[in-house]
Amino acid sequence: MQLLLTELLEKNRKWTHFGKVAAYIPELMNANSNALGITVVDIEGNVYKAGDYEEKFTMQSVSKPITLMLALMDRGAEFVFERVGMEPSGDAFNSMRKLETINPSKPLNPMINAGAIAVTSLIQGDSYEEKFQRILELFRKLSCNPNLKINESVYLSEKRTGDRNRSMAYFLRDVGILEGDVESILDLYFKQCSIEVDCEDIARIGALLANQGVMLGTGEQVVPKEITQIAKTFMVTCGMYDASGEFAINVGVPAKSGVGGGIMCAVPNRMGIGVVGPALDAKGNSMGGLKILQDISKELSLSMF
Ligand SMILES: NC(=O)CC[C@H](N)C(=O)O
Repeated sequence: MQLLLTELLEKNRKWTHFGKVAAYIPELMNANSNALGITVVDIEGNVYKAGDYEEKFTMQSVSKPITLMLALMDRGAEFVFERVGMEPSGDAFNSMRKLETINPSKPLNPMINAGAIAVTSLIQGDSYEEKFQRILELFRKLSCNPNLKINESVYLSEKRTGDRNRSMAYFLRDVGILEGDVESILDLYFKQCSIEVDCEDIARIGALLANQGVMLGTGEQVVPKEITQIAKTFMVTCGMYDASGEFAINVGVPAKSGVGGGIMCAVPNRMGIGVVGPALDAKGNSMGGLKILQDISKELSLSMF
């Protein structure tokens, strides 16, 4: 396994030159566009690493299935899905064009920005600070990393420039999907996106999802099985934005990408995989990450289909 990872990583490193780091959040331009790293955590708890697996990156959209699980634990599925849909959008992650044309007017799914902002607004807590602490605590628990924290510069950079998300959030309050202070909700969302991780952190979260919500080692049921099933299903249908169909064909496992360059995979009953490669393709997915996952899936017959 170790040999295979190293070999596939070096084989696919060239792809990083064909992508570009995200620029619409200015601070993300400082990411190392040549980096490519991977960590696998299998269900037995074995850990394998290759390449630039120590590279730090911010969760960005990789955070979306995790806050979805917290909102589902806090509010129940009925309440959550009254406010956000279950269908792929076929549009870019930050698109807002369908918000006004669909009826009832609610974001199509929790993996696009509009849906994720709506989900984040549902997290319980007496104050926004408490809500954020609850989000951070869950991320720390699932990743088995008590030291996770936000990258302040990335957070401030998105807060300063995130006008597209801001406009969607105000629209969502107008149509009654969001309640409360829009700026505080956005602040919470920007903070969740700015949580800084490495490949192993997201591989461990992927492994917990792959293991039906049960923590490896301790056997603790951290997230109810049905909720992990919902999260994984969204990862299959919408996790790679408007490239989810292609990814399902080429790789065939539940996965979530983010514009920080991360991709988190949960291979049911087998393993969690964390990949980093900040050079992105036109749809915002890690260029090198996609290629290495495609190879690993073939070599290890990971596709669920
Ligand atoms: N696709 C992403 O990773 C998007 C996350 C980013 N924070 C945004 O809201 O635009």
